[in-house]
Formats: sequence, C-alpha cells, structure tokens
Amino acid sequence: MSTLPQPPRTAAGPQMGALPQLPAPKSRKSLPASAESSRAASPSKLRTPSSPRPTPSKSPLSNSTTNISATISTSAARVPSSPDKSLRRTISIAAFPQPPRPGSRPSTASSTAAPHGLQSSGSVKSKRGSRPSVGTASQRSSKTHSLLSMGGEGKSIPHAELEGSPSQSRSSSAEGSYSTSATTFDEGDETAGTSRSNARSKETKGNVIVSVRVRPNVSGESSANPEWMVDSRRGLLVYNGKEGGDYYYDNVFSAIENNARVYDSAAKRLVRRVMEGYHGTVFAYGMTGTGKTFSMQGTATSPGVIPLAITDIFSFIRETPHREFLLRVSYLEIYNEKIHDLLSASSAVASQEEIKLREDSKRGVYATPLKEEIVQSPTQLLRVIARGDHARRTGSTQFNARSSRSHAVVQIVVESRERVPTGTAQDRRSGLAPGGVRVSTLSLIDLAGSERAADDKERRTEGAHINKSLLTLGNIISRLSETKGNTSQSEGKHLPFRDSKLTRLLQPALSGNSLVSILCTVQLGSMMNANSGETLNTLKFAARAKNNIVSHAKRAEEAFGGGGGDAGSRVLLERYRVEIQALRGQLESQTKVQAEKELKLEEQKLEQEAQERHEEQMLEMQLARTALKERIEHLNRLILSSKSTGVNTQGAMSALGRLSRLSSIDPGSRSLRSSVSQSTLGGYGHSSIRPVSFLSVNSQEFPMNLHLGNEDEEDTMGEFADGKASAQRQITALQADLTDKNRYIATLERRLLQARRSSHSRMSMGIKHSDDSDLIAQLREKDMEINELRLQLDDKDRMLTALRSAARHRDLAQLTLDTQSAGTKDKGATSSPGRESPAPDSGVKRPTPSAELDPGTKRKSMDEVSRILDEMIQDRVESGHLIKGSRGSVRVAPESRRASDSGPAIPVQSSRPASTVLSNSRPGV
Ligand SMILES: Nc1ncnc2c1ncn2[C@@H]1O[C@H](COP(=O)(O)OP(=O)(O)OP(=O)(O)O)[C@@H](O)[C@H]1O
Repeated sequence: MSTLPQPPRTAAGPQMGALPQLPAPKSRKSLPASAESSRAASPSKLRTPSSPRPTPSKSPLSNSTTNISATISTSAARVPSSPDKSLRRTISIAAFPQPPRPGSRPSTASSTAAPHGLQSSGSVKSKRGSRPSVGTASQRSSKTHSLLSMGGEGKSIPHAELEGSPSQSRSSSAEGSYSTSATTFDEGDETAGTSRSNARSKETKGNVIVSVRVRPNVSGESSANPEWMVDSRRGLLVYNGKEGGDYYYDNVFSAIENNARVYDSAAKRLVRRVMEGYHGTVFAYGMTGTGKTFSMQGTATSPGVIPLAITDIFSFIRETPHREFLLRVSYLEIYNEKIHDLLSASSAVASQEEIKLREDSKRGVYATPLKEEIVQSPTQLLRVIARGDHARRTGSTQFNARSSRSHAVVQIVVESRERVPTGTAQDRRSGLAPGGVRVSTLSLIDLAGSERAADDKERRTEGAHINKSLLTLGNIISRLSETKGNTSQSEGKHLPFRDSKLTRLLQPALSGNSLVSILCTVQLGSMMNANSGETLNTLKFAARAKNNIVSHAKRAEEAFGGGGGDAGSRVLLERYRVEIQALRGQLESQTKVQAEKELKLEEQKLEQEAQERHEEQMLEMQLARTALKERIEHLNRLILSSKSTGVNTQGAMSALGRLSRLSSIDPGSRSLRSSVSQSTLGGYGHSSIRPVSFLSVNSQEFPMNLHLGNEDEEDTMGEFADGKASAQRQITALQADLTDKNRYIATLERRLLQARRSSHSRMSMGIKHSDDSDLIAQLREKDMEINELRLQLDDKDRMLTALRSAARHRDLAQLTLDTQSAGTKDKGATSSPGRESPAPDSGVKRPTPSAELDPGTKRKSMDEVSRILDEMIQDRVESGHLIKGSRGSVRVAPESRRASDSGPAIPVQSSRPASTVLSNSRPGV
C-alpha cells in the first residue's frame, strides 16, 4: 500500500462557498463567484466528484489501469463497466479504524463490496490507483464549488477547469486506528511536496464514509433513466443531463443491492468501532420516498442498518468475553423543531416534559430528560426500537404514502470495561473492577426527507421545519471546510449548529468527535426526471459531507465510577455494579430476617398448639374435677347411708353385732380388706378408661345411687333377712364405686403424667408461660385430690372389709342358729324355726341371733366393729370430710370448708354422735 502513489494534498485549499438551497431547487442560488475563482486557482489536477462529465473528445475513454497520470475525467466514468475501477470502494470501507485485536475477522464489507466478482481490499493495488480515492475525488476537486454554483442553473463546467481544481484536504482521523494506507493509493502522481499532508491523510482518512444508494424504480416505471448511469463497483454515479458529471463516493449502491450489503459496506465497521470505544453516527439523508427509512429500518425479510447493527453489537459482546458491557438505548424524534421521547410511556405529547438539548464537555450535546432503557438482548433492543418506531410521526406525501415527518434518532450508549476475574479477593472486598469504564455512543438517525412545498397545511408546516433543518445541516456541512484544521470543537463554534435542533444534536459528530457514515438515498427513475435537481442536491450534499467533515474521533477514555460529577454519574456500569452489590446485601439480610420471622412464626405456632393442648387438658381436668367432686359427695352420702344403715336399723345392727362377733373368729377379714386394697392399687395404671367414659359412668351412676338410696331405706326398715340382702347390695355398690374410683384415679394419674410431660416439654423449649404457676398449682390440687381419693378408698376398703366381715359373721351366726334350731326341734323344744329354715309347724318367734351368741364373743365383735367405724369417722374428721359437732354429732364438711377448713357444717343423715351411734347399737345386740 505504501508503494502506491500518494495524492497531492493542500492543507488549506480553497473551500466551498455558499451552498444552493437543498430542498427547494427553484430558490437555489449560485455559489459566489469568489469561491469559484478561488477553487479555480487550485493546483490540483483531480477532478471534482461532482464535476460535469468531460466531453469524450477531450478525454477519450481509457481502461488502462496504468494510466496513473490520467485525469479523473478521462479515467473515470467513461468506462463505468471497467472492473478494476470499482476497487476503491472496498478500500474506503477498510478505511475505518481497524480493531485492535489482531485476530479480528475481516469486515464482511470487504468481502461483499465487490458484488461483481471483484477482489476485496486486497485489490487496492489495482491499476486504478491513479484515480482519486473513492468519495474523495469529488471533495478534492477545486471545481466542486463551481459545479455547485452552477448546479441550480444547469450549467456545465469545462473539463479544463476541473483539471485545475485543488486537491481536497479532507482530514478524517481516528486516533489509535491503523487504517489509512488503503485510501492513499489513488493520487499517485501528485505526491511531490505533499509528504506531510500524506502522512496526515494516512491518519485521518476513513472516519467519514459517504455512500449513495439508488432506490429501485416503482413498478410501472420505465426501468432505466438514460440520464443516469450507476457504477456501484467504482462507487460512481454519472449524470448525463444538463448538469452532467461524475460523482464518486465511498459506496454507490445500485437498485439491486440489498440492505445487508448496504450495512456491511457503510456501517458495519463503524458499529464495531463503537463497541471498541469510539463514538459513531450513521444517518440517512435524501429526498422523501427515496428509501431512508427502508435503509435504516428495513423490513422483516430485509432488515436495515438499525437491526443489523443491533445484531452486530451483540455478536461483538459475545466475541469479547474479557469485557463486560452495559447497553442503554434512547429514541427521540425532532418534529416541528420539538424533541419528543419516543420511548416515554406517556404518548400524549402535551403531557411530556419539554426535552431540551444540553451540552457538557464529557457528553457533548445531549437531550434531557430522556428515557433510557437498559437492554440485555437483541430482541429486547429491537422491541424497544419497534416501540419507538410505532410512536414516530408519519404522514402521506406526494412521494411516500408513509413518509416520516420527523428526524428520528436512536442512541445506543455502550459502556464496557475489563471483566473482573471472578473470585478475586480484592473484587470481593471492594466490588470494583480494576479498570475504568469506557463509554461510547452509536447514533442511528433517519432524517425526514426534503420535499417540495405540499398542498396540505400540516404537511407544509412539517415540510418547512424539515427543510429548514436540512438546509441548516447542509450549510454547516458546507462551512465545515472553514474550520478545517481546527480540531477543537470550540473553534468551530461560529457554525450555526444552534439554528436547528437537528444540527445541534449532530454537532459532536459533525465537529469531529465521531466516526460518521452518511447514506444518501436517491431515485433515478424516469418519473424522477422532474426531481433531478433534488437528486443532484442530494449528491452534492453527499460530496460536501465527504469533503468537509473532519473526524478526529478518539477512543473514549476510561472513566472511573468513583470520579464523581458527571463522569461518575454517566458510568452506569459502575453504579449498577455497586447497586447490585448493595441489593445483594439487602437481599441477603432480608432473607435472614425472613428466615427469622418464619422461625418465630413456627415457634409461635407450636406455642399456640401447646397452649391449645394445655387448655384442652385444663378443661378436661376441670370436668374431671367436677365429676370427682360429685363422686366424692356421692361416696360420702354412701358412707353415711351405710353408717346409718348400721346404726338405725335394728336388724342391720344385729347383723353388725353378729358380724363383729364373727369377725373375731374370722382372721381372714383383714386379709380380705388388704386384698381389696391391692386390687384397687393394682388397677392404677391399667385402666384405659378415658375421662369421657368416666363421666358417662358417673352420669349413669345417679339412678343407681337413687336405687341404692331406696335400698338403704329398705334396709333401715328391713328385718334381719332384709339387712343381709341390703349389706350384700352395699358391698356390690361399694365394689362398683371402688372400680370407678380406680378408673378415675388411673385417669387422673394419666392426665397428671401428660400435664407434667407437656409442661416439661414447654420448659425445655424455653417457652415461658405466664400460667405455669397456675398449672403447677392445679397439679398440686389434683395430687391432693388423688391423695384424698386414696384415703377415701382406704376408708371404703376398711368399710367394705368390715361389712364383709359382718356379713360373714352374720352368715355364721345364721348357720349356728339354724343348727341350734334343728337340735331344739329334734329335742321337741318349743323354739320356733329361723327365718332361713322355718319350721312349718312352729309358731314360736325365732330368738335374735345375738341372743343366742355367747355374750363375751358378741361384745367383742361389736367392739371391733365400733372401733373400725370410730377409726373411719376419726380419719374423715381429721381429713376434714366430716365435722364433729359440739355434742358429738357428725356432719359432712362442705367442699369449701374442706378446701379452706372453715364454713358451715352440713348435717349428715344421722346427726347422732358417733358414740351415740355405737352405744345405740349395743342395746340391739
Ligand atoms: N431499496 C429499496 N428496495 C425496495 N423498496 C424500497 C427501497 N427503498 C425504498 N423502498 C420503498 O419505497 C417506499 C419509500 O421508502 P421510505 O419510506 O424508506 O422512504 P423515505 O426516504 O424514508 O421517505 P420519507 O423521507 O418520506 O420518510 C417504501 O415503500 C419502501 O419500501
């Protein structure tokens, strides 16, 4: 490449003068003569890009690639089909700064740039090297201004003038980029004395790409317009009309070339450079209906620059695992000189806060407030943009049924930095990456189309704004050459960027901070003949852009999040990292709190369950207690009624007397009692009767008690034989009572055990209950009750034993009586037979058994029975169940009295004092 001839450069060649009116050809003015003359004085022999086509006689066609010294007019355009002349376009594509990675794959642009079988950038060494570089030929021409000045008037420019035009000193650079040599091939014989400018050219070329795309004709239109000739291989457009001339650009896309091809050649490299940290701007410019939106957005089957760029962005991210990226996107439109946020939720224009353009040293010019959405996938990004597209204003115009009525700007901010090696101790501590964050911006702009004045008022208003902003843009681009060489933005401040929102927004890009790709769209069909002026204007705009825009795009510096101020606030990646860490911490602590809460809830639930269980138990115990009280009362009554039976009934007492007598000869009476006691005790723990069944038994008991009561009454009135039956029944009843008590005691024991266990488990869980003391008190109470019951049982046992003993004594006495009666009978005695074995023939009344007993034995038995009863009564008095009156009477102590050991005494069935009872029993013996 370096061996290729270098083009001549003039560092400060004459600049273009005033431009014709772009949107309104009729009002266009010629460029000032002074500007024209200044260009005419240029020493350059290169032809201007928009120079009129030279006459064939003056410049015979030559395909020779070795004719380096040939003027452009003779070398170019004349042989549009010459294959070797199409190479420069590929060179200019490659002119974008190369990626720093040596292993980066070559741009597809290079491979697709030669659709007609041409080589890729390798063909730079083509013999066409004598031609001016693609797209820059026009800018180098000193005749540009002449042509532009004549553009509106349709005059042609003599070829001789073109040859004398100064070379364009276009200066586009990307610091840190490697490409430039590819664009230096074409000015071979003009290198003398231009080494410095060549060097500069090497540094600066390639940052601005200007392409022209020809839209296919609409159906029904004649296929070709003879006035135009398109040579996409050479990036050449030839106009054979009145203002005929050849136009060279970085790319010329014919009607058959698709969006993918356009993207590859015009935008792909720029997009990838943006990913590496450069700012980049792509915009489509052209008359209405010529395919700007089609090129930028495309269709579902043929995606345009925006969707293809998005795909590429994410491909780049995938291919660059050592860096992490954060993308945010905004989408605005400039409609009637007002900025609208296309992503804002409130679609109503009125409700939107006015969006203003601001400027600062770091961000350049930016719109605020503007919604930015963070995107993480191509689909998400495309969806966001589709939403913005939907909100964009369109309307029908003469040339386009769905014409964009606004300039639409998609901005994708790319933040990236070196990925932190995972697990680094420092990273874990600080959460910060060692490197800074690089921020770059890709602006993808679909301008509204320039158009003639419309009939419709609304369209007219819109058109006026559109045309004004485009005119401002054209003016600025025309005047950019005035600032050429002044790299700082401030030095170009006199340019009227503020005359329109569009130019203000494009200011950073036009001032050299950005890589720029301009896609100009034209339509050359026969129907467009009337618009040839418009088409020419577009081409001239493209030429001026290529010629004048100077790019000194630099890779963005890495900023550190901790820097504070705007730089810090912009570096969202860093902020988000810190935020994510903070959120993670919050999440962890919240999870902990949540877990604790759940644990507490669980404990509370358990506690509540325990409480419920406890309450249930308490209720059951309460019921059991009530039942027990009733039972005790019943048993008390039973005891007393048994006693009264023994005391008040003559027969019964006689029987007792006999019993006591018999007990003296029945040493097994005690063992009987003890065996009963043992059986009672043996019942403990074996009973599985539940309190309910106990209660049911208890409730069934009442009639039985009544029945027993009746029997008692019978006993009191009965004779000796009746007394025996009554004693038997009493024994049965007492046994039943004993069984019940055993069961009940077993139940109470069980409850007590359960209560102790649950109390113990609660204690072990560390749960303190306020009613623990209550429970313990109740347990104690229950224990006491059980003890009392045991005592009562003992009483019962003793009573039972006494009664059994009495019954046995009675039976024995009866037996003795019967034997004696039989003896008497045998002797013909006068004694009457006994009741159990009555002598049918005896009318003599049977003597009482006691009368027949030995008086000593009788007294002994009675004493024993009396002693037992005295003991029982004494026990009960001591235990508080009975109260002894002042005159020896005995009463059952009321419950309250028993509890508190005070209260009124309730008279028992027999109010006689125990001694009286016992003494009364004696006369009956
Ligand atoms: N290269 C192309 N191939 C096929 N169809 C195209 C091409 N360019 C444009 N069109 C069609 O032409 C019509 C107008 O195109 P588009 O809307 O893109 O023009 P525009 O320049 O954006 O117009 P305006 O400035 O009014 O918005 C559309 O129907 C579009 O599909």
